[in-house]
Amino acid sequence: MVLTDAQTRDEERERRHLAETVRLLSGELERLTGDIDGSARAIEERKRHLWDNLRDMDFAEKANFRGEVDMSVRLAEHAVMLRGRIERLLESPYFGRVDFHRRGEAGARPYYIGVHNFSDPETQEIVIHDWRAPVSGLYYDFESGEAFFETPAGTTHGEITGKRQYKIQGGRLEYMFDTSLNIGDEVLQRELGQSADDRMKNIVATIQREQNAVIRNETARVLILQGVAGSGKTSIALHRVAFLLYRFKDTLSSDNVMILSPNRVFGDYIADVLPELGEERIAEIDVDTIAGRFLARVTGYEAFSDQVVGLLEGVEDAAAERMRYKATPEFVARLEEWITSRAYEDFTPGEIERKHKRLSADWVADLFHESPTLPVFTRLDRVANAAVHKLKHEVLDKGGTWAAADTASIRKQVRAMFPYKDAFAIYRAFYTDGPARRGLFQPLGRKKIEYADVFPLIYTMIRTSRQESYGHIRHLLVDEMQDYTPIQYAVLRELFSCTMTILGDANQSINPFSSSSLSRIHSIFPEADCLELCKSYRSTSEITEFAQNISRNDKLIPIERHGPPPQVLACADQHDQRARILTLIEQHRDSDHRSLGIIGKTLAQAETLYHALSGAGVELTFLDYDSTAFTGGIVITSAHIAKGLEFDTVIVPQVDEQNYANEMDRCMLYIACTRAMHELHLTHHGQPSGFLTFSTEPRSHAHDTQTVS
Ligand SMILES: Nc1ncnc2c1ncn2[C@@H]1O[C@H](COP(=O)(O)OP(=O)(O)OP(=O)(O)O)[C@@H](O)[C@H]1O
Repeated sequence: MVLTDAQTRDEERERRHLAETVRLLSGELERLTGDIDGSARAIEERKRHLWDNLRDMDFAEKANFRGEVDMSVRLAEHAVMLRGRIERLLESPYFGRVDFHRRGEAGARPYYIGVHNFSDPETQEIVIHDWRAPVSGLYYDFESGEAFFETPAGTTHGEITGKRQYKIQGGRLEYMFDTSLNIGDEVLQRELGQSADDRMKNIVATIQREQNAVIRNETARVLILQGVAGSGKTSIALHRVAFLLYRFKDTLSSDNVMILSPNRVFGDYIADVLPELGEERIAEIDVDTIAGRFLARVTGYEAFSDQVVGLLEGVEDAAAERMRYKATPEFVARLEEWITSRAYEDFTPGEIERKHKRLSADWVADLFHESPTLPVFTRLDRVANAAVHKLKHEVLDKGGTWAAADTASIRKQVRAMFPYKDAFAIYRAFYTDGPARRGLFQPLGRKKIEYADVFPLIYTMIRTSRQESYGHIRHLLVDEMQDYTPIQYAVLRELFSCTMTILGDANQSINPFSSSSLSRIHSIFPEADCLELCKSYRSTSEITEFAQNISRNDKLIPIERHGPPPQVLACADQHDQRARILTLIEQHRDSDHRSLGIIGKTLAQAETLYHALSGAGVELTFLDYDSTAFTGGIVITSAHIAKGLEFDTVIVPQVDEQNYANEMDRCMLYIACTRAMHELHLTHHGQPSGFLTFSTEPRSHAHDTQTVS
């Protein structure tokens, strides 16, 4: 590209500005390093002094001394955190600049935007603005011309006279673009065209306007985000957490944000994003962990992953019916009614008697009905405690004795007034109550319940006795929202009384019998703000179009980025299929791409192929439900585990008509294909799956696919 004189001068100015910023940052790095070394020495000396003089010091002196050491440690830790930020900034001080002419000021001023704030230590002038600062909203939300941003003090109006994007790596300017549009296409295209790193990376430099609206929504108590595959939902949710941590730093810290994630591999996959943005990682939880907390001592239960495995092997109509029934809002309403009415209908107050002292049935009834909002077993405990207290004092006042057996007897008498021993008994009785529900509770053995009963039982436990909640959590992220049923949301509501961001994609549901649509989730959280992301960024247009033919979403807008058309390889037999996969792996090794995902329908299929491929000398990692870490390179796993992940190249084996036949298989195939960023290959022997018929039709503009035999 030939630069004009003005452009050359401009670039010169930018290089000088960068050099000056790097100089300031380096100075700050040196100062902080000096401070940290000094603090470390001082702490060491103080500790030594404490040990040497321990005997001569009194308690107060020691406490004072320890307090001082603790304080120095905290200051040093803070300096280490600041140094980390400066180091990150030195790598890439800023990625954007917006020139803004505030109304009432003489001219425009440049605002450089990076991952953190940085001020000149001497002048205190802000040299780099944090991407989350109010003024940085200009960069994401406006083209050139009239613009404004909100601050706690009010709205600032003015005009954007220029916008520029930079790619700076290792402190060196690699390229820059002027753009009047919202985060220019060139930079976005370059970013999207890159190979996938081992883990998810931040997208702070290229956040799009509609994504920014999700990130910066401060007012929603519950925000529901429906986004098509690859629309950046997960990335956006993590940037939103970083934003909320910045915006509400006095009340919110990473310790009180939690993510409900589909599995631990996913947790590891996203683990770097917040640290890259200068925030601590957040705690993760999954549905099986919640189940374990409540049910470990109550009953055995089927895990979510076991349910998925079972569903993929084939499901009986009766089991499907049970799942469907327990996935409706009506089920939550009926169960709630059942639980509430037990206290009214089944509690029979009776007289309590011990050691010739009595409490009347009326006394019991009054006390029981005094606290109608408390869970029923808590009310029974209250009655028992009050009865023990009253009778014990009467007996002791008369000079008698009172033993543990007397207390136990009273508890037993009170419990006998209610026919259910525990929440599990109440839950079981729900199904024997009327003919309509008979047969809808089918345990998997003497002491194991189906996954579909896990959350209804937990709900019954929460509503019938006091349970510890996650009270310290102030914000909950729920990923893969479509996989949770109304009863699971009811449990989440009970356990987390905090603000929430709930995100997912109705097209990527795992269980066709119990997935939740956006409107259903909205009806559970009527107060929620609902936002939608329709643009898909992950895959090339060819891959997105291919996946659209498997499961169409008319709202999806593919990003204009091109690559080779997906290939459907017809193989002669199983042996040939493996040989073709080995050839594809070879081709991948010789390409510029880094990550390769081989995604089977089931884990068992993936495992068989894993053994065959590793037997043939391929180095690859098999991810199953016990895996905790995401690795780069070649990965083999199932579609369920690959959810949320992405790879440069994806191979989907065994796409034949038997293996991919029903609706659930369609979902798995869609999920597998949408994991691919740049290349997608499918292999089969025998007839291809009916979901691929479009690819065998004559080539048309609409589906750019290569069928190779
Ligand atoms: N504004 C953006 N700038 C650069 N890359 C982006 C942007 N938005 C999304 N991406 C990229 O698109 C890919 C998909 O993002 P992400 O995994 O967050 O999407 P998702 O909606 O959660 O996907 P899925 O539901 O299919 O798992 C990632 O590689 C992400 O970096």
